Amino acid sequence: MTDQPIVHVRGLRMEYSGRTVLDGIDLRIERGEVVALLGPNGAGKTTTIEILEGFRQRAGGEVTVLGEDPAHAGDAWRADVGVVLQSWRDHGRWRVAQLLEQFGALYGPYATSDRDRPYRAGDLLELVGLAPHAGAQVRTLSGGQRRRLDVAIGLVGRPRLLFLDEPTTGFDPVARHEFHELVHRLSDFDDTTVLLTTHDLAEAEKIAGRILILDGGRIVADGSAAALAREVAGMSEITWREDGARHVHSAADPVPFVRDLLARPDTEVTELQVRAQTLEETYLAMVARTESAEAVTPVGEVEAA
Ligand SMILES: Nc1ncnc2c1ncn2[C@@H]1O[C@H](COP(=O)(O)OP(=O)(O)OP(=O)(O)O)[C@@H](O)[C@H]1O
Repeated sequence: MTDQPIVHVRGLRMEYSGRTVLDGIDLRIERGEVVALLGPNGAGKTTTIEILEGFRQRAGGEVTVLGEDPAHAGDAWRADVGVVLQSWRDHGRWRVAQLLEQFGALYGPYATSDRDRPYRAGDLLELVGLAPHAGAQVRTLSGGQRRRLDVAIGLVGRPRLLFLDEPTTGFDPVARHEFHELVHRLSDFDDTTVLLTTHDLAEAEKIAGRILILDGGRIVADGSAAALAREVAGMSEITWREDGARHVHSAADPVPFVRDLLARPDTEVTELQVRAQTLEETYLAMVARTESAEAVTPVGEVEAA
């Protein structure tokens, strides 16, 4: 199954009490990818990943995750999937290492020749930066430390596919940076595919090779941060200093402009900087575009009074 996508979704639909939340989603994630799912509050990100995790029944469409339909997959499949939910409060009196060992024991029977299971609790605590707290009771951890433990629990079975729902909420900048390194390590060296949701666009840009934007029940964008910026015709800003004066120029493609600038005879250009459109600017433009499309009342429908 090496050439099979890790996640393959066609026409996924979901509704709650007759209200459509996902309106035909197509999605394909290849082995080893790190993909970020973005979208406004209530867009359906958690619903989507809960369906992929097998925790929620869909209303329609085809879903294959690691070669199986999550709605009917068994324990061996579940052992391949790691999950970090948005929040859960439990096990307050347990000690950190002891909790990981307990969870880890569930995965022992699912070790394979290419996947040693579970992670040793000590190694995992080292990996997520919780080693000094191995003997602490869970209830004594700070919010960010608790979140690191959530990530460790998601990883303890050494999953092939890891779902992370807003994993870095409450992380300080150092913890956030360490977490980004961890995700890179998982995809580069541990053959782990990662799908995460986040509201932190800088984070998505930093760790995800591909960004999906979910809005109005559909995926409205799919590509690298740079590709999405090109799609909304983002402009790059070029600034430089010349003969003591500061100059600014905007261009869709900065390369020809910079080449001409530097080729000019008798000019000394210093402090040259090119700033590409950020993912935040791209995201805001894309979501605004969907919202203005939705603002049009469809023909034949009457607006509620
Ligand atoms: N169990 C449920 N019953 C009814 N409606 C639900 C349920 N779960 C989610 N919804 C609704 O479905 C929509 C999508 O919710 P979901 O939690 O998937 O969005 P999200 O993109 O993850 O949001 P956020 O960014 O706020 O976490 C929202 O309007 C929400 O109110």
